[in-house]
Amino acid sequence: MYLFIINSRSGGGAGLRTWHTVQALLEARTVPYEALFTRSADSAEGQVLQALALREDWRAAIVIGGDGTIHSVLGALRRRGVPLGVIPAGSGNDTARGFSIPLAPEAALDTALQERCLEADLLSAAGRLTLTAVASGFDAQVAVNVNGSRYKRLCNAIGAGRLAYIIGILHTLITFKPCRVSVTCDGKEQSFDQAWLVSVCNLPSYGGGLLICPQAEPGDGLLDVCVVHGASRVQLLRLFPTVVKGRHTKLPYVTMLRGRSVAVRFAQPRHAIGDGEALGTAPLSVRCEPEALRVLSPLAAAAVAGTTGSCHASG
Ligand SMILES: Nc1ncnc2c1ncn2[C@@H]1O[C@H](COP(=O)(O)OP(=O)(O)OP(=O)(O)O)[C@@H](O)[C@H]1O
Repeated sequence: MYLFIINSRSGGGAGLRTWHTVQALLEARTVPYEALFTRSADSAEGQVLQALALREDWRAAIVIGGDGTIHSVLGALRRRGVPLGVIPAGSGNDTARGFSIPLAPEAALDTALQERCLEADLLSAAGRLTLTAVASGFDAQVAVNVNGSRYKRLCNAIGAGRLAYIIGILHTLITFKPCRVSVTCDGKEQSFDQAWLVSVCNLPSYGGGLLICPQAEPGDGLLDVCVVHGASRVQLLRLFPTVVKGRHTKLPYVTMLRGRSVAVRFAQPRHAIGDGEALGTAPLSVRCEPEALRVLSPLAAAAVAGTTGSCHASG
């Protein structure tokens, strides 16, 4: 039995449209399923836990939504054996990108039903679990601005979710002020002046495909960190096109770090986000929880033997 977790509102209504497509495919293929429409980010974990407790033969929990919807159910799936499948229906869809899950619904459904599993790490920060990245500073402020904006709804409505982030970057560039930050990676502290952002990544991209930590791998037990510091506004603006291809990492105002735990303390309050959802403005302590989540991904077939394989259903 497959559990489909649907956020009708994700991607400005793409969640519901995608579910209708997927439901027709499931009926045509006579795949056994149950559909769970989640009401909100806060109640989703409880709804999923309740559904999972009702039977023992779940083969997968397949989310139809964006990164925020996936974020809302991580607590229910962590170390539970039931693998996470993803049918992307958000504006950013960086979880799908990070696991090479196709963006088209039918191909994503095929991936979810193939039962090839990757053991992925989770990030633990601010009392929450995150799958893609915990970002603080400029880009968290971009997300806070975009999520509360009219242009996100408008862009989603015309199928241009990525455009909303580009508008958000320009909007935030005008108002944001960099400040000093201390970053402690596996006990080693470093300080950076005029810091714009600190991103702690499990997957290579966020913000709709921006490759902020291109070397990040979800199953390596390590956090990849990108610190942008000492750049002028013009340099920061010129950095964004390079992030699309992940070519920013060698720039003089970019420092890349890697470790198992990372503490981030800005000199002034700065927003943080996990999977694009707000984590508050307190200093951050981010810890890697190795192999805490099974993910249905085409990467599993190509990954190192012993860390991946067929999923075993469990309750
Ligand atoms: N499980 C859920 N059920 C209902 N609403 C949710 C759930 N999880 C999050 N939400 C709300 O729905 C909004 C949109 O969901 P989601 O983040 O998945 O899509 P998106 O913002 O369009 O895409 P992305 O996160 O990939 O950019 C979230 O910002 C949050 O307010």
